Amino acid sequence: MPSTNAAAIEADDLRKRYGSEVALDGVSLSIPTGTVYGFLGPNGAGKTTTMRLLTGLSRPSSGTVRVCGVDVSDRRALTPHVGYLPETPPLYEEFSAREQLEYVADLRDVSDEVAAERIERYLTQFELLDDADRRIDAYSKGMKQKTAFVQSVLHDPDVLFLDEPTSGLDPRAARRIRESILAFADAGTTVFLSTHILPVVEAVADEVGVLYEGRLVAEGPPDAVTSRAATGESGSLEDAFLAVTGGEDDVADGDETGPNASEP
Ligand SMILES: Nc1ncnc2c1ncn2[C@@H]1O[C@H](COP(=O)(O)OP(=O)(O)OP(=O)(O)O)[C@@H](O)[C@H]1O
Repeated sequence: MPSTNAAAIEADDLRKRYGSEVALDGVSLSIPTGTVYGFLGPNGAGKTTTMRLLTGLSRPSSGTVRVCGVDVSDRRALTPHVGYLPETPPLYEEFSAREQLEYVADLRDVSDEVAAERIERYLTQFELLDDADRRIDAYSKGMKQKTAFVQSVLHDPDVLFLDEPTSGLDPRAARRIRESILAFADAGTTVFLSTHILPVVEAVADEVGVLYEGRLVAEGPPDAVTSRAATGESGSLEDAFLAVTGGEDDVADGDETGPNASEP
């Protein structure tokens, strides 16, 4: 829910080449503070590339990005503002979840007292408390994903970048993440959510952007994108996605496709 007019994420004409391959071909974004922005696109469209540019992990061939007014090439200034859950989260497998979270809190300069409170609260919220002192290499994929999600929000970032946050999660765990995304948005956090799981986007996003072959081909509130595409029988975001990306083959079946998939 946008809370102010200030743009939390401002990208201007981003381009990225890998050798002769054009991965991003002039993407501009202006995402207001407090928005949950659903970033959609078929495999290879350039979503991960965009996220890496928006978080300063990779440099664009041309174009600029500011997050919370900070040029993302200034990593030191950017870090306190941004949380990032990549598709393959960085976790030390020999640590326990508690050790991992304490380590990351320390890296992010969260005080011991605040860290202890948040870690306990999130471990409880994500039902990890009973396993918090076991090594991460003994965790299931879902437990690792939940630990990684908590790690990305521990320092209470202004902008949260999530790459497929509910992938591989059972419906209960996925619901926890969706509820958490909405709670962060209510508190004013901007969430940039890349996913193939369209019901998740329909459940949480205020705005969606559809990326196709390195270009933003549709953008707006989910309803507007759906009605503008207006080709599908059900008028769903899936129909709109297919209409603007030109095919039936690119909608991945998410892991989270059960009856609860569209309920936040
Ligand atoms: N390091 C790299 N070197 C060369 N080409 C790359 C590199 N990273 C990405 N690409 C290419 O850039 C394009 C966009 O890739 P990207 O991973 O950003 O897409 P994506 O939308 O995240 O895809 P997926 O949904 O499959 O994860 C692809 O054609 C990919 O092959």
